[in-house]
Amino acid sequence: DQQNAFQLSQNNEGAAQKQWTNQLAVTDETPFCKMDKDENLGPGCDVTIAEINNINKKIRKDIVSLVNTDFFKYFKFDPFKKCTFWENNEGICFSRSCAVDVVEDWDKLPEYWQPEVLGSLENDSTNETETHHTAEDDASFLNELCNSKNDKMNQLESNNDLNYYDINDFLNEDAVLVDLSKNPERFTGYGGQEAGQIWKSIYAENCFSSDEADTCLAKDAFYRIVSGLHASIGTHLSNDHLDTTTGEWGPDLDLFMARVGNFPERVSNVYFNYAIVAKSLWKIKPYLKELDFCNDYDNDVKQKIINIVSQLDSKIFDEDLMFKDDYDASIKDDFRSRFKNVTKLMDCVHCDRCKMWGKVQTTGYATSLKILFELNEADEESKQQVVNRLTKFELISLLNTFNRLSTSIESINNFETLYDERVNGEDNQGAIANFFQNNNFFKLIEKAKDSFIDKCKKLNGSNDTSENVIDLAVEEEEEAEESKFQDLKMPKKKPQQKKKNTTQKNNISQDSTADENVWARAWRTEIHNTREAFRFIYRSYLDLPKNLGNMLLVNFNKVWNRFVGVQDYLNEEEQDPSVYKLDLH
Ligand SMILES: Cc1cc2nc3c(=O)[nH]c(=O)nc-3n(C[C@H](O)[C@H](O)[C@H](O)COP(=O)(O)OP(=O)(O)OC[C@H]3O[C@@H](n4cnc5c(N)ncnc54)[C@H](O)[C@@H]3O)c2cc1C
Repeated sequence: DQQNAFQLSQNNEGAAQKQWTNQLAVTDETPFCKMDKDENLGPGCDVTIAEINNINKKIRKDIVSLVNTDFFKYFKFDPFKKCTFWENNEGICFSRSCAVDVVEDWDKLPEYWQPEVLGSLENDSTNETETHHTAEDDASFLNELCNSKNDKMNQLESNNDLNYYDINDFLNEDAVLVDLSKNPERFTGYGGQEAGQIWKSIYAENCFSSDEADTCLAKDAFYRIVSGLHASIGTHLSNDHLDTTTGEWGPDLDLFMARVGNFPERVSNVYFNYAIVAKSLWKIKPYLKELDFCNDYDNDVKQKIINIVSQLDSKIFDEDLMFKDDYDASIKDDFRSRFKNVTKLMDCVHCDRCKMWGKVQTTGYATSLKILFELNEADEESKQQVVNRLTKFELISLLNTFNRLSTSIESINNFETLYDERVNGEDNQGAIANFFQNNNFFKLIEKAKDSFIDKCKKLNGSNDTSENVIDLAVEEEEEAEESKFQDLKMPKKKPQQKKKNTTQKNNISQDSTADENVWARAWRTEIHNTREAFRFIYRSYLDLPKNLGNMLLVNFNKVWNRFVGVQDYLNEEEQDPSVYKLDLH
């Protein structure tokens, strides 16, 4: 079903892109404007888009600064790992921006990232280089960093089953350490058949062996995670896109619309992923608080983590809806091994930078899933198995993935503003109010939610009574929504008058009456313009001394700077003399 959805979405995409271009050029009607920020995100998530936007605003500063700390900005991955899914994986990315600058200058790294420190574990592989450290070395980042005594280091193999990614990724001899902050995720030029094939294979992993009702939520969640990752990448590459004509990097609204904005389900999936990762962080909140970074390490890191997790709420995602009984255990195994394949598929990506961010994020999601589905707080053994054994790379990828999603959400909101400016340009001022009033953009989310319920229904048969999967009430609601959203198109352009200052508002409302004498209106306009011209001359005389004073000060500052030998810090172009702004009609 998900495969069909993917195929269908591919078929529709060309048409949608074409439609989008035409729509923007000709009319302001587009599906981008139909989301409701106050609707819940979908089954399992008792949170709205608006609430997530709010949370994100609160944590944004801390998460950005957290991932730029020395501890969180380094990631280890093996760019040379063989793709095990098909032969002849020789695709080449021609773009310079595909390249990753790996850390070669080890001397400049902080001490705790030096190979010998990384290797200094209690298993006594102290004088080994980083490439030789063993699986156990990574089993607890606390031990590595702080040389604290960990009495029991269980065999990592026993933990293997609980992992949703391939732990060997971090143990490979060829793995390199990369500074993520120096290799931002952005447009790389990677695409075409190679990238398409990888996405196709990723979605193909969502073919669970059973089509029973119980697999429904699992399938949906799997699909949403993958699609949310895909949409998040699409958002980043549109937000940090190279304009090849000007050579400048910046947001490309058309590209965002074509890849993400025009597909409400995709936007919704980014929010869904945010909810998943946020919930996993919430779940390990008590343990995160106890993280004992080395004393010589930046104490702020712990405070930042605490600030972030304290903004999160348990209701954001209910992982208990999935995998409830013994039968579900086998679905969970299936889910785990399929997600592991997704992480392994990253080895087939040809563009190194894409591969690296792909690894970071798939490992981040894998860690989230492990925390959500394998950690039972009531069971001491599962705590030992999951939390006590979190590796530093899991923690790094988890928080970097959260930051990727947080950035996506910020970008989506920025794109909303850009979109609004474009569509509701000068000649459509009235639509702006309408747009915000209805939160139109986010009403599309609602439709996305419906589509999941649809899929569940198809899988389950329409008579399914499972309360957690489909509620009959939802069906009625759905029909009601159907008619409710029929009108959710961007409002047609209405002839609007230009924005004017309050003193003129009364005149204007009189001006706009249909039967007004055109000569009277012209007369009033002339009077207004003449008054404006006089006001301009008068204000110019008033402002002259101030402007001359400023000019003198700036020039004196320049001469002084030259005299004392410092660089000019005042930008002449930014000097803004006081000038009265004319309001001519
Ligand atoms: C792991 C990975 C990481 C990447 N990282 C980067 C990067 O950092 N920078 C960069 O510039 N490029 C990156 N790419 C490439 C990028 O994702 C696109 O593949 C590329 O830009 C070509 O896009 P496209 O429009 O041809 O369709 P693709 O994005 O390749 O998508 C293929 C098809 O999937 C369907 N689809 C698209 N999005 C979704 C969605 N969210 N949910 C469901 N279905 C969807 C559509 O039908 C589409 O035609 C990466 C690719 C991969 C596989």
